[in-house]
Amino acid sequence: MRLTAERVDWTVHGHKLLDDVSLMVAPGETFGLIGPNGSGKTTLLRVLAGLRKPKNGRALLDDVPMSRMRQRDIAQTIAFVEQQAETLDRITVQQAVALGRTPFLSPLHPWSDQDDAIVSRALDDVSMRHLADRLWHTLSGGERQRTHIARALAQQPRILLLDEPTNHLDIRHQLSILQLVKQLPLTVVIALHDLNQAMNCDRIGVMEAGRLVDIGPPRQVLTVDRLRRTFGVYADILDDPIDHSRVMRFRNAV
Ligand SMILES: Nc1ncnc2c1ncn2[C@@H]1O[C@H](COP(=O)(O)OP(=O)(O)OP(=O)(O)O)[C@@H](O)[C@H]1O
Repeated sequence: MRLTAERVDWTVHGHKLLDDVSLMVAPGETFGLIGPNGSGKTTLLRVLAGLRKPKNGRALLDDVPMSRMRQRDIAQTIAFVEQQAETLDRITVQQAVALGRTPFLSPLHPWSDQDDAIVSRALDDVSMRHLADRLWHTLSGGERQRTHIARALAQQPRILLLDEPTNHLDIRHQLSILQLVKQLPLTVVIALHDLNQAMNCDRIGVMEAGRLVDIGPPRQVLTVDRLRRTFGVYADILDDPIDHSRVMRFRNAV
């Protein structure tokens, strides 16, 4: 499914948090959003998730403006893993993941064995099955993050939006979650601070003070000049002799 932002502005108290942002993410594409702190990545993800309705510009799913869609239809299509997700006190991991099935339940479609199977699969995908009965408030930061990702997977979305999904994860879980996300036959938009991880996206977009200043394949976008101008760091870009992938080595702040 295609996800589009068309000339989106978002202003709070006279500050433009998004300034004329246009973006089209193709079906099945993994699109990385990068940019310094406060550049507007979360704000843009919230617009793309249909949680914020811009006064100027619009977000579309395929050709349908999200402002015309029912919230339930959006929830059956898009899953969003937010950076600071709500605390779910006194519920177990299993119950937290089961919340991902909510948009599909109704009196005519009550909870079924199929929902159980989907929840089990999602727990397996993020290696959380062994903690399925643990209470949420006893989990570590990384375990909570994996539970949130499992909840999003249980939603079986066609579009997955992830806001820095790896920031609490140890290196093994960072790699396994990113590999999983890349393999899924979904349209994915993922905000990342780790620019070396962003190299694995199909395309990336660079946010700077609310504007999307560059879009393209990672090798084209992540240049020494871009790292200096947008991120304020001097870096070298090295060629890995094993697989000829690009590796950024950050030297010092400008
Ligand atoms: N409700 C609000 N009122 C005022 N300013 C806000 C509000 N929400 C966000 N901002 C500001 O908008 C800017 C963009 O915030 P946003 O969270 O989208 O950035 P980000 O790129 O995701 O940052 P980070 O990398 O730190 O997570 C920031 O300067 C933030 O302080």
